[in-house]
Amino acid sequence: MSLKPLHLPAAELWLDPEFLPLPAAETLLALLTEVVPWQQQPIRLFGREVLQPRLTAWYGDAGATYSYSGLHLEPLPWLPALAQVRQRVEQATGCRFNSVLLNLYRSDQDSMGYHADDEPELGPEPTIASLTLGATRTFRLKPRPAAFPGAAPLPAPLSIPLTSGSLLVMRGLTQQNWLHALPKTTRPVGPRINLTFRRVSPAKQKQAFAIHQKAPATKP
Ligand SMILES: O=C(O)CCC(=O)C(=O)O
Ligand SMILES: [Fe+2]
Repeated sequence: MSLKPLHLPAAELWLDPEFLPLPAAETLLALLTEVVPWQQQPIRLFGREVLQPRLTAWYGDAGATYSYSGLHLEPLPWLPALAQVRQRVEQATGCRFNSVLLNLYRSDQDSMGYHADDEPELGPEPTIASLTLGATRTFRLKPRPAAFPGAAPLPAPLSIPLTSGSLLVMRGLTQQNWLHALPKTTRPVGPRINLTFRRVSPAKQKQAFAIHQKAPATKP
């Protein structure tokens, strides 16, 4: 299979539902569950310190630090299995990535609230490639009203079921014009690991650090 475009106004989205064959996705899920030093990070949300409703880890090239929600993450060195998938993702997208954020949603109660991946160190039109392993969860996108001034109605939200082995690519103006989330589910589901490959620009990190000291971006 290959990446196919999804139609969303003022955005650029691509999906390959069968990027990794299921057995490969299962093997990688089991390996990462076991070897990654998963952490539940505290974040500041509306002035209060709370724990993120999921576990995370940050891997990347040396120096690819990432700041969000008041956190400053130093990358762990690439695991061979992660370096291997990075290469496949780079081949499929034609983009280079120097880091990957891993999210582990332990159950239906783990989630990520609406946000945009618009941290300054990612640059103005970041390409973010998101690989799903394990349980199917619904990925939602909704328009940022400020991005569609005078539009009545606003473009419709979009829900995409992300199945094990699928690769979703967001690029261009997607982060500027849309928010995305991974809500809790009402039905019980098993664990899901999501890998979002990113390119952190070293030149923008200093500026990013200064901005985050003042007003941390939130990834709820
Ligand atoms: O788990 C997902 O599919 C979304 C993850 C996400 O949006 C992020 O890590 O910024
Ligand atoms: Fe995101």
